Amino acid sequence: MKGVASAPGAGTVLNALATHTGAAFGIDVDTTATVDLDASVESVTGEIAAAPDGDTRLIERCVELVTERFGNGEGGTVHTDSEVPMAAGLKSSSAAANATVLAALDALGVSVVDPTGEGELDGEAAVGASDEITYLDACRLGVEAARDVGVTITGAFDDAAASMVGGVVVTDNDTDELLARETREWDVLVWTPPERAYSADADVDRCGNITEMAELVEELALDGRYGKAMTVNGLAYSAALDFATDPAVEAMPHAEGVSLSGTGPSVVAVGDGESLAAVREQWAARDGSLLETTTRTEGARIQ
Ligand SMILES: Nc1ncnc2c1ncn2[C@@H]1O[C@H](COP(=O)(O)OP(=O)(O)O)[C@@H](O)[C@H]1O
Ligand SMILES: O=C(O)C1=C[C@@H](OP(=O)(O)O)[C@@H](O)[C@H](O)C1
Repeated sequence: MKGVASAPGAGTVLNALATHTGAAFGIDVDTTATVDLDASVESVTGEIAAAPDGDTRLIERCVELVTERFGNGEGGTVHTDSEVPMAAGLKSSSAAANATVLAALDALGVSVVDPTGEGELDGEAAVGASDEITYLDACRLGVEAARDVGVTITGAFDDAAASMVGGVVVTDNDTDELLARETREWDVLVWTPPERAYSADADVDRCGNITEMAELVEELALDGRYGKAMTVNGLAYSAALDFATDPAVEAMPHAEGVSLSGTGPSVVAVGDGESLAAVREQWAARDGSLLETTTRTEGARIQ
């Protein structure tokens, strides 16, 4: 019983560490998961391409949760292949979890419905059938797995939802509820410095000091002013988490929005391609790597 699915990474509009309300948008870089289930095996063994020593507990737990709920606790293997750099703030964990959950559901022949989450926003009841699940409920299984293995602070439903349903989302990470979803067609420029920052290691206490700024960012985001929201978020969280603000200041005259993504270290600018070319010229002088991509309106998909 084999299943294959892919899910995109995401960039931050509002980091949820201060208030547990977050906002993020899908970007056009993918993680693909392949799940092979075997009823004669009890445990799940994970493997991450290009990171043989990487931590596979998240993807293993995702498969376990799916086979416990929708199968008979089958074991097997899960393999991920990713374009999303790990622990760089671009939501590699959400992309890996979503792709894995969908691949495991695919392997079990469960149908997955409501790919944009609009049904839930319109107040339609979640599906009750035992062989059907919504994309957002599948996403919640991945968030449960992330909480179980400790790779997240709030559960990061904001990042997981952006990856699962695409577009720009605002979420409550305490109730795992989708508060808003819109689409934006932006070019996206990402600068990723050489270092890595695991979310689980972030200084959450310092983030508490910027609660009022996070509330302001939430107001802007719920008003659809995502670019401005992002820029304010970036200034506040860069200060709280001790990242330099120079890359954002360089981008501000050109970009529609620019922010530290998640708990860093990547910085993400959005806008039109021509304006971002000016940002690219400035950021090219920095150590690390540059990625040019776009926003993703379509989220995760079974292949
Ligand atoms: N391609 C992948 N396959 C399996 N697990 C992954 C993959 N990418 C990330 N992870 C998991 O997510 C963790 C990193 O999560 P986190 O620090 O939140 O980074 P990010 O901001 O990129 O999501 C890794 O330690 C690993 O457990
Ligand atoms: O673990 C968490 O609860 C979160 C981690 C952060 O993202 P990264 O994983 O990209 O650092 C942040 O953006 C998100 O709102 C909440």
